[in-house]
Amino acid sequence: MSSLTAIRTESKARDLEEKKNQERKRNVLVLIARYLQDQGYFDSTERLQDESNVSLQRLDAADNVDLLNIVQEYEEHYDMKFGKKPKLVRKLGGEIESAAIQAALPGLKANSKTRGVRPVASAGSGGSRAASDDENSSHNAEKAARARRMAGVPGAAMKSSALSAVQRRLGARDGSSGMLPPPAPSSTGDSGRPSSGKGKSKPSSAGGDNGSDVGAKEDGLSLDGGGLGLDIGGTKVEPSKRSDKNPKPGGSGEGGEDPDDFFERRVLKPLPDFGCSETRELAATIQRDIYLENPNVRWGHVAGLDTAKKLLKEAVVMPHKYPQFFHGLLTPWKGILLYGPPGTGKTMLARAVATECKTTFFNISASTIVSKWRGDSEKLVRVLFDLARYHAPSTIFMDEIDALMSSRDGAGEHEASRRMKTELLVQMDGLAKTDDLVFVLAATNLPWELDMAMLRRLEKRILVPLPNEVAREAMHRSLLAPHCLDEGIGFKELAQQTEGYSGSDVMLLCKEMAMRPLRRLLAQVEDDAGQPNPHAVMEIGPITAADVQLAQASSKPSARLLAEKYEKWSAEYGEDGASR
Ligand SMILES: Nc1ncnc2c1ncn2[C@@H]1O[C@H](COP(=O)(O)OP(=O)(O)OP(=O)(O)O)[C@@H](O)[C@H]1O
Repeated sequence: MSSLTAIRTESKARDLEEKKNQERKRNVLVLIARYLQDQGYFDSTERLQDESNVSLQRLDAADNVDLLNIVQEYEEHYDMKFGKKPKLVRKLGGEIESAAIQAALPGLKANSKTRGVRPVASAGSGGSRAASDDENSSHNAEKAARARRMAGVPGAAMKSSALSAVQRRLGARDGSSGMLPPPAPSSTGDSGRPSSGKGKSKPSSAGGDNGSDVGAKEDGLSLDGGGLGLDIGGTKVEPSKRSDKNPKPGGSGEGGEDPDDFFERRVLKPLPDFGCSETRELAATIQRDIYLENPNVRWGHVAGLDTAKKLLKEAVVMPHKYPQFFHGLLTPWKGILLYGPPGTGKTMLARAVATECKTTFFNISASTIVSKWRGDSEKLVRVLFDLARYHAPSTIFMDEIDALMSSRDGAGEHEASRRMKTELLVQMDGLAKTDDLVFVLAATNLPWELDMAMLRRLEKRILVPLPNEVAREAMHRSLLAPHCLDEGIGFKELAQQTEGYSGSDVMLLCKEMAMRPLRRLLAQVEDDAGQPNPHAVMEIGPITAADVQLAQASSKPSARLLAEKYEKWSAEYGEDGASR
């Protein structure tokens, strides 16, 4: 008798536990649905409600409860208990995992579509929910197994972590659990991180004390053998082992994704509901120009230009760090113009802003805004500023702004272009009158062509001049650091010999110097018929004084003659001509 009671009690306890579990699962789904809805992931919310049969019409998160709070409280609790932050999300790595996921997703996505799988039982069938949950997990396991097969990975070879990663990703893509941000916009012209070819060779003795870290990495000045398997400056470079740590934006899909990049990629809020599909399309166009990846240009990578850096920090970085100081008369600058000869680092400075400030960075070029459809450019400008406010704090970088905002006096100017310019001015005015954390950074080589009204709205106008001797020396040092130089070649002399060169000229000159020893090597690697030379010594020799001379003779400072014109304009309209 007593054993029957015990059995009943046990069974009751089990039922109760099961009920609690079901309640927990349902609550998690409600909280996720609420979170997605609040963040504006409307399609995902709908899909989740549809698949899970949880409806925010009938159940909602209790007052003052949301997922972020819960996560925060869990973190604090964990920290108090164990003295460290909990690890809630982990990076996925390994070729097997990503290959399996990449290979599996398209097929599986199509598959689940055709089958129209609804993982959770329909309304009112509470009793069948557990069964349906089981069905769901076995369904996921089946998907994962298929992922494995499609990726051609033998079951035993696939790590269990990879399996669960696939499961989790599949669940997220299907909307059945977890969440992924909206798909990252595809690659746009210049909007990504610059390629970072890393010179793999040992530092030369001459450049050993490389005090500056000027952006050799950003320059794509990678002379690491280009897949030839060469020994450059002492380090063997195997083509198959080369890894591009800085893939082009949007290149996540093809060629394998660096998990670090994926992890660091900015998660954007989904587009707001603009009400009409036309505006939504325009917004999607603009959104593609937002930097999702860190361009990885630090202030220290930009040689010289101290005044420009100081003002940019004051305008964008400090107001975010210390907002308490920036109000009233001290509201942050809303518009800055960088002007100066070509190749002096204006775009680099903008990238440094994007790297160093955690604002949403819109990299806008004239081609984004200028539309062949009349009226669209004007709307694009409006949507751009709306989006910037929506994603605030934001920085709108307009490169070559003269192409957008040249003077409006031209008699032959089209009405649509005029309206676009007026809209840009109106939007800039709007910024000045509000506390919106949106900042416009513009750059041009032709400041004298800018519309005067625009110039007035770009409150700070900073000359980005040709680099002075100290900056040129730092650039030479940094760019040539991975290469061997013959004794007697001094960076100071190299800097003195390049008076009038822009930063980009110096970069090209250094590249030419470094190419010369490589050319000598290449000439003996193969014979004229393209047959490899077995006796070739696969080592790049040092840069000689003759290489330097010949490279200098073949390079020309491109902007020397323009310098005076900028100084003159600067004296009239600029902020400070002493920004070298
Ligand atoms: N101050 C600098 N420090 C380090 N590198 C520089 C500097 N200025 C220019 N460079 C080099 O020149 C390249 C071109 O610079 P950048 O694109 O920033 O010039 P820019 O002023 O925007 O030119 P443009 O006006 O033609 O667009 C950079 O990628 C970098 O390699």
